[in-house]
Amino acid sequence: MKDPFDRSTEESGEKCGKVIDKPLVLIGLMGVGKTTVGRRLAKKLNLPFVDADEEIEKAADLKIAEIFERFGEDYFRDGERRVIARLMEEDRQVIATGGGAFMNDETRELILSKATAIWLDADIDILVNRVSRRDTRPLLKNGDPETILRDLAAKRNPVYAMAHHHVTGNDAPHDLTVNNIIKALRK
Ligand SMILES: Nc1ncnc2c1ncn2[C@@H]1O[C@H](COP(=O)(O)OP(=O)(O)O)[C@@H](O)[C@H]1O
Ligand SMILES: O=C(O)C1=C[C@@H](OP(=O)(O)O)[C@@H](O)[C@H](O)C1
Ligand SMILES: [Mg+2]
Repeated sequence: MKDPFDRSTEESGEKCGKVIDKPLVLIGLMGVGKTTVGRRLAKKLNLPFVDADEEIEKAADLKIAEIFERFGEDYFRDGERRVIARLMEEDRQVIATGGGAFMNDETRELILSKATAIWLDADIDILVNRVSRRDTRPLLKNGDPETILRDLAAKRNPVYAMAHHHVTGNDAPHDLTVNNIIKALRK
């Protein structure tokens, strides 16, 4: 039998359904590429793509930065937990989470039990370079982004390591990272 992952995009959703019967959830630090790589992974596997941050923005009718400013981080985290719980009800889709989602105990347990979690990773220098191009991330506004990202990595990496798969993206082209994720999923 042919490897289902090698089929054309058109066919692969059907065929991968046999292999991918749970949501694929991308986790990892800000700027690592969860949103952009996740979208391409979904396209390649012919699965729907959902960005949890976008869902939160739609639900609140506010940008992430505005939610943080007006209601605070705890309010955002609660909305994030509820949105991800809803997304876990769907079987086959690719979900990009915001970098802090997996740190919430309830959210993490839900993801680990209902989905396949993929930790997308990259060197901090690369992340600093990327996130400095946009200032939409509220957690990076109150200090030096490099220091903040290093502190977050120290706290979060041991937790991210609980994911089912660990893929290092670094500066690899998006499509190569997508292929590396698919390879990891096959194992
Ligand atoms: N090789 C690469 N892999 C992933 N993202 C990259 C890469 N090169 C540049 N980027 C850029 O990094 C930025 C952050 O990506 P994004 O998907 O928003 O990350 P996240 O959702 O993890 O915060 C985007 O502008 C993306 O295009
Ligand atoms: O790491 C975090 O705590 C956050 C990451 C962001 O998403 P990305 O990881 O997609 O940038 C967004 O959810 C929010 O700004 C908080
Ligand atoms: Mg994102």
